[in-house]
Amino acid sequence: MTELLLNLENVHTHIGLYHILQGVGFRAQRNRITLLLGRNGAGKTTTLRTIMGLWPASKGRISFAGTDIVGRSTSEISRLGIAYVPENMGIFPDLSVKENMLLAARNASRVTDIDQQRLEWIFELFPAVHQFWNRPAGKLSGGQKQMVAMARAIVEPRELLLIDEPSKGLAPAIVNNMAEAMLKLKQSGASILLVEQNLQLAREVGDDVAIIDAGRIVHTGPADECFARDDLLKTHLGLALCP
Ligand SMILES: Nc1ncnc2c1ncn2[C@@H]1O[C@H](COP(=O)(O)OP(=O)(O)OP(=O)(O)O)[C@@H](O)[C@H]1O
Repeated sequence: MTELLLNLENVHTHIGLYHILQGVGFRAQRNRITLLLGRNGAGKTTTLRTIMGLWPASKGRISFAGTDIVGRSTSEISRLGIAYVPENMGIFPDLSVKENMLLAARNASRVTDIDQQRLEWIFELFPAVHQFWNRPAGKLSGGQKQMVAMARAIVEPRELLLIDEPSKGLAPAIVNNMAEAMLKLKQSGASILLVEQNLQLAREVGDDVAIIDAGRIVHTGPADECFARDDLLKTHLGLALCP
C-alpha cells in the first residue's frame, strides 16, 4: 500500500524575469525513494528549492502530508518534517563536524541534548561523522563532507529528505556507500526525493521516477519501467540505455 506524502500540482516558479518551472506536477509516496531526473538546467534544483520555500512558487499547489506548504517560510517547512541536502552540501567548513551537527539540531545547544540513540544510529550510518567529529568539516574529503551533509539532515527525525546530486564528484566506492546509506534510511522509515545524474546510483535506490524537461514533468512511473525505456532515457535525459 502506498501513501501519498508530497504532491506538486501545476507548480510555477519565476526567478527574476525567467519562468523556470512551468507547471510541475508529480507525487512522492511515503517510505519510497522518488527520483527526479532530467538534463542539466531542466529545473531539478529549482524544484527542490521551491518545495523548501527557498524560491517562492508563483502559482500552483504543493502539499506535504496533507498540509499546503506554498507561501510558508523555509523554517516552517523544515519544522513540518522536510530536510534539504543541497548540491553544495551547505556545511560550514570552518566549524567542526560536531558543531555542524549541533547547528543542524534545532533543540540542542550541547551534544548531550541530542537524542543519543539517534546519534549512535547516525554514526553507524555515516562512520565519517564519528571518525572526524572534532575535525573542521572543510578538511574532509568530498565523500566525507557529503556524509556530514546527510547526517545533518537527519539529526532530528524528518519524514522527507530532498537530496540534490549526492554522488557528484565522488569516487565509485563512495557512491556505493551513499546508495547503502540511502537504502538504510528508507528501511528506517524515511522517504527521499533524490536528484541524481548518476544512473547507476539512481537505478540502485530508486522506486519511482519523475522526469523533468524544460521546467515541465514529462514522465512519471515506477523506476524499473522507466530504466527499461530507451526512448525516455534518450529523449529526456540524452542517455543511451546501459547494457
Ligand atoms: N539564480 C538564478 N537566476 C537565473 N536563472 C537561474 C537561477 N538558478 C537557476 N536558473 C536557471 O533555471 C534553469 C533551471 O536550473 P536548475 O538549477 O533548477 O536546473 P537543474 O535541472 O538542477 O540543472 P543542473 O543539473 O545543471 O543543476 C536553468 O536554465 C538555470 O540557468
